[in-house]
Amino acid sequence: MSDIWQQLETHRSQTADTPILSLFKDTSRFDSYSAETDGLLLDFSKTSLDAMAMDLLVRLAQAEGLDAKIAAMFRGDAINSTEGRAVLHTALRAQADTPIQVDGADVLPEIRAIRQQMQHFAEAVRSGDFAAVDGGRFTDVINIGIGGSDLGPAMATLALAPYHDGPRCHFVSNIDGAHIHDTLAGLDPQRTLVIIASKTFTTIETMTNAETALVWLQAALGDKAPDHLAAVSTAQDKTAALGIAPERVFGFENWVGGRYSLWGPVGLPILLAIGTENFQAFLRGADAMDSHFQNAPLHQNLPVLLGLVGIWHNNICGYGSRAILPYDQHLQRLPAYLQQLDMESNGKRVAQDGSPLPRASGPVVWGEPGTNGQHAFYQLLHQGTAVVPAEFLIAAEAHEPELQHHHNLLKANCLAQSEALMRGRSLAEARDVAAKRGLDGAEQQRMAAHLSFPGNRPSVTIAYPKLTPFVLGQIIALYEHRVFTEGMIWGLNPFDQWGVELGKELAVALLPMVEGAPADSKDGSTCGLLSKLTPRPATQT
Ligand SMILES: O=P(O)(O)OC[C@H]1O[C@](O)(CO)[C@@H](O)[C@@H]1O
Repeated sequence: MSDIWQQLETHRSQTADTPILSLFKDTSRFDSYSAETDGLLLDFSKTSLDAMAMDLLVRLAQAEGLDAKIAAMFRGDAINSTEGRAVLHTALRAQADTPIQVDGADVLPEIRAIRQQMQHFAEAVRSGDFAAVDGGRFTDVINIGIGGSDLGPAMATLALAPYHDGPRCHFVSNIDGAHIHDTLAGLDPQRTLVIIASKTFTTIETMTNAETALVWLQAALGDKAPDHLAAVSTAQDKTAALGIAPERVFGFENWVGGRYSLWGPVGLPILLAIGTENFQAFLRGADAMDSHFQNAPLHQNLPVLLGLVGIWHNNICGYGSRAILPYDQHLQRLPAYLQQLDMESNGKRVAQDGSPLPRASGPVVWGEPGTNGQHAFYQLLHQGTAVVPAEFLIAAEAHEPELQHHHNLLKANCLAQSEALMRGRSLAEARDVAAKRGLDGAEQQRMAAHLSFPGNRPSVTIAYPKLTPFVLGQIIALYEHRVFTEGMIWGLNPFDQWGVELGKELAVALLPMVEGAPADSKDGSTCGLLSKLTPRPATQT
């Protein structure tokens, strides 16, 4: 294994000066360095990968036993070793009836029963059969949750806005009172259904926001307030304490991680927004990607290829972040969603056995939709000192046929950006530009340095026919399995998140100090900030 890493590094050092553009002398490069499944295309030809690098990367995946690890996940093995759990978000969208066993029992019947319960409830809310306390229809739904209990449904509900024919959906996540205050201010409690979504039902943000929402409902509905509540949780004992009727509690098991949970009950807002048929198409899209991930050979396997591109850029080229750039306004929350999916999964520094990782793991993930990002941070992408591999997403067809000109401009901009990143502009070309601006001599020379672009900056493009529910399912599953591929090659556990615990514990301990208790156990900075934020006598140790 270390031998393959070594060979990759040597190969990179020998080829680092080869311009990506020059690789297109091979006229079949686009065909050789792209792959497609069910109409979804991954183009990775605008990277420095060549045949030798691809061969080594595929061998690396094989040497890490990726095929066997994929099979173990889908089979329901307890691969989340630090929490002793299976990882079966894929079972939530499985279309086949092949049993999936956890602790000797097939989980599919339970998954399907709960999906039935969700669909029945969602359709009843959408039709008005499940009515508000006054007998009227629910016009608005607030989902209260955070992290995986917020980002997935919030992202997907926006992404599928053209299919939205159910009640309006609002998402409250932040503990900052401004979030729930501003959301409630625009709503009528008589017309509003509140979903409390928390896998554990202990998360302080969600529980605090839920209590505030309950008080708001009680002011209008009195003791009937719980009739406007539903819950999504694995902790069904705790939901009863809030008075939520069991038929409006949607459970799931601990083998679904929070950031992988939008395919089941956490996806209830999506189902309420777009209805059963569209939600099922969303699941089918993800299931189609699951089958592809399990069955396609590694060198034609989209999630594996996307993962290997990530390994190449991160570990071999040393690029420590990646930008997610959807040229699709409906995917405006995809970068935020992928931040949790990727960074909470692969932001680890030890291997499964606890030993330090020998090389860099998850990169920093960030981004914004195009073309907005072009007018914000693309300056750095093109001319900054850091190289940031870009990941573009673009649809062949938009949902606004009457605005075709907009979509043509969007596509032209997307293609222009990946071309500009790769091609750059040489000093000689920049001098010509300066000359055309009427500059000569030293001034032409000086400005050419500013007007030139280094180029040779890599990108991948994910192209799809149209952002339908099926395609959204494919895209999210593609990224889930990319994160898995990378995590397995790094040898870490992508399914735990111990790194979020310490801050939570310290916040609990700090609350009394924020409320005035002595802060004598704290460092000087914390004491100073406490007395600035909450004026009070604070003693420093
Ligand atoms: O659904 P819960 O249990 O409220 O957790 C919310 C989020 O908090 C985290 O545990 C991190 O703080 C995420 O992994 C999770 O998605």
